[in-house]
Amino acid sequence: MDNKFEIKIYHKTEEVILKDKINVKNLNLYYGSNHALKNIDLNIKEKSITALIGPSGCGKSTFLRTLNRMNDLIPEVKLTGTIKLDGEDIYDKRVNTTLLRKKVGMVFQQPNPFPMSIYDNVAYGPRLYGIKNKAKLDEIVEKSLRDAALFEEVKGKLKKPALGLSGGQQQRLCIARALAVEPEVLLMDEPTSALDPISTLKIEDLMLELKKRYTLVIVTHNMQQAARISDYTAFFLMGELVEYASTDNLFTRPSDKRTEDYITGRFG
Ligand SMILES: Nc1ncnc2c1ncn2[C@@H]1O[C@H](COP(=O)(O)OP(=O)(O)OP(=O)(O)O)[C@@H](O)[C@H]1O
Repeated sequence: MDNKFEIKIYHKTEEVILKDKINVKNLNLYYGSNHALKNIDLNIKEKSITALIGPSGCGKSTFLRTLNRMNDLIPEVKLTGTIKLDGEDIYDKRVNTTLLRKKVGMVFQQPNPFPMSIYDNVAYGPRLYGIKNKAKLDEIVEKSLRDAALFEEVKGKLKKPALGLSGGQQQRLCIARALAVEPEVLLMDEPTSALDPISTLKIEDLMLELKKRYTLVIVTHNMQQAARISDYTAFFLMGELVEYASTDNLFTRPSDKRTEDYITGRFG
């Protein structure tokens, strides 16, 4: 599919110097004897969108989950190397993973609202972190829903079950839920792959809005999506990071033959 080289690229972060938000150094991850991530070095820029692409099983989701220690929950995982968030090692023994995951939020492929009201879904995190004041919670819920571009659609039915929303609305609700605890980084694992094209575009527009304030890292199987919205792209293959570059460069002037083969559809 040679036309992938002609994808129009727009909405990019203007040429400004962005600071590193996350520094990954010599990262290796093993599931038992399966060496799933191999010597990964990658610096993720703040207030931008970094897309992780690559064929199925290459380690994209595994890598994403290392960024807020979600892999800690999986038995038999061994990890070496360092990941620093704002210069601090997130794998240091003293790190409180609950606070880490507050800072580094996550949105999954399947929208997964809790079986409770729209309001309670968004208020869940703030309540967990001790906010009880009703007026304060109301304010957080409204702001988070507005920031997730959902408020106008749900403002008359905040007490209705979240599971009554459409798939696209549920995904925006999950984004609102993630935003409600004021994260700095949002990890998104194929956030639009279960959605129709219109809902997908809404979420993509939302991501472009969110990157003004947050650092976004997304896993996507959709190369057009990576090219449309991301500023940086990392191409993984069999647990290795083959190439990392600005999205424009990676899609128009890949420096590695394997990247070129992948983005032109020759494998994967
Ligand atoms: N929970 C797990 N336990 C054991 N092995 C796992 C686990 N999750 C992933 N793996 C293995 O790690 C490797 C990388 O998988 P991962 O899901 O990270 O790839 P991916 O690029 O995200 O794939 P996909 O695009 O299909 O989601 C694969 O060999 C996979 O089988």
